[in-house]
Amino acid sequence: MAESTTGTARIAVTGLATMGSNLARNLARNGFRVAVHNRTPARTRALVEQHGHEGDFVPAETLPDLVAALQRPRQIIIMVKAGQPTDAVIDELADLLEPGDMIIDGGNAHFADTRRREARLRERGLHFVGAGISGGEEGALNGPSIMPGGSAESYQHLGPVLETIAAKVDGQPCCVHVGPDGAGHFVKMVHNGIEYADMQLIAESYDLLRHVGGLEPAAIGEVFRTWNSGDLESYLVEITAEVLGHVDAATGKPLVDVIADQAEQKGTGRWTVQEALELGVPVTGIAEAVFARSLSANTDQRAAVRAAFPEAEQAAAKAPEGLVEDVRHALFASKVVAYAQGFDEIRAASQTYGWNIDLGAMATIWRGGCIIRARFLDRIRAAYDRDPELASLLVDDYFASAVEQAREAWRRVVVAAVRAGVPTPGFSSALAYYDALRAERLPAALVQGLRDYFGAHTYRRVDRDGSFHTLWSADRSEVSA
Ligand SMILES: NC(=O)C1=CN([C@@H]2O[C@H](COP(=O)(O)OP(=O)(O)OC[C@H]3O[C@@H](n4cnc5c(N)ncnc54)[C@H](OP(=O)(O)O)[C@@H]3O)[C@@H](O)[C@H]2O)C=CC1
Ligand SMILES: O=C(CO)[C@H](O)[C@H](O)COP(=O)(O)O
Repeated sequence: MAESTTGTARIAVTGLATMGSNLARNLARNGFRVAVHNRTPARTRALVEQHGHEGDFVPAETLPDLVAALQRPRQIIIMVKAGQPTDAVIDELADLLEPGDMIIDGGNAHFADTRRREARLRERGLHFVGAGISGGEEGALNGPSIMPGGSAESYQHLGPVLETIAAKVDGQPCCVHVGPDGAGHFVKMVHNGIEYADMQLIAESYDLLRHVGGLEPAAIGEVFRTWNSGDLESYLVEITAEVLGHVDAATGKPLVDVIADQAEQKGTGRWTVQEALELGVPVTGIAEAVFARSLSANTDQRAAVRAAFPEAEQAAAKAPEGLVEDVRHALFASKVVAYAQGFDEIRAASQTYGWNIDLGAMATIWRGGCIIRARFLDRIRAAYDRDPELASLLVDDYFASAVEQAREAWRRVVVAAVRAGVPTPGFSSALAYYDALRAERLPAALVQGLRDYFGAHTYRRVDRDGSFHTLWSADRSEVSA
């Protein structure tokens, strides 16, 4: 590093793979002098050689050089693999920094790790910000959605930089201080969980239109293109049209027919479900999406069961009239359920951890830059602005009326799928969730009776306070418990 650049960089990025290099370029393009470092220095050199003209980069071969390049208080963004690599980089940096300096982890860290790291670094006088960053390669370069946690004090210093490089919608940055310690990474985790649910619902729509409706991938791509100009307008619907319309150069077949049907996952969807189980929040749409990926990857089990049941119902099924429009309604209603469940999980975590998260603000910063950006996030923001204590998104006037209008079509789609043997766990579970929440009485009463029978677990009554037990193996009289 040249002597003249010592202590001059505004911010640093270490970890220059897909996300880190594009984030560094975004910072540089926005006028920040940015110090850059990667464990393997060839990446640092490649970044500066290929993109040095885009802004003011200070390359560093080592972490001590990176730290030396920065103005005080120092701000260093880590964009390396989540888990142990992130801990290794934090440990090395912490020994090089001074009280008041700040480490920002922009990777997909588990929020519990972020809470642990924040507490440990706070003891040393260092700020630690776990910042969820969404938008993939393109978003990191041109404006991601950023979900920073950490202290309010850290946001005062860091916020203006992050808000500058974030995506903008209606002039507002897609970045806001989410809440203390792990709040930012929690919200990013739920964002990814919703991303899983959204993609599963899109995939089910495609499957129905293909195997019940008889449409070819390119035609289904056109259907999605049309849908992208209405209530369903979103990045994922837009790129579905692109993927379905793409033809494989090697075979001349639709690309979707030559991609192996085994969905992979890095873990954020699974974490969302695990945390929802801990919090007692039913995120059935996200859970079905995670399980659908796991099922698709179990190729041996799939082959065995397919061999045992070779006859195909779908050949006998007839395309119901109006299927395309029905699927559009079912997709919209099921999406509303998935988002409602995700927001419920954020609210529950906010209460449990004392984060005080503004749900409307989360919808606001997801409107641009991120993978789940969608027109209807404006509606979600408006719903939580009207009533921050909303019992569920489903009861907001706009969503209640949209789901009401979609309801019959939604049921027809699930019936058609069941008849044709097309698996639609996302649509079916979303409809079951909606029906369960609306039910006057749930069969949970019988579950309680059974628990009392085999384990004397007691039950409450609808007509009296207290807990009760029936003496099942004696005279079956009831006693207060
Ligand atoms: N890709 C995406 O679309 C998104 C990714 N993220 C998250 O952002 C982070 C970065 O993602 P991405 O750019 O895809 O890169 P990867 O997750 O593939 O990580 C590669 C980077 O990590 C560095 N690294 C790995 N192990 C170590 C270690 N022990 N010590 C130091 N550095 C190490 C690599 O250095 P080297 O070159 O030396 O191997 C390289 O810079 C991850 O946490 C990811 O989950 C978040 C949103 C979207
Ligand atoms: O964070 C992201 C977008 O917001 C990543 O794209 C996400 O990690 C993809 O997850 P998976 O590989 O599990 O589908």
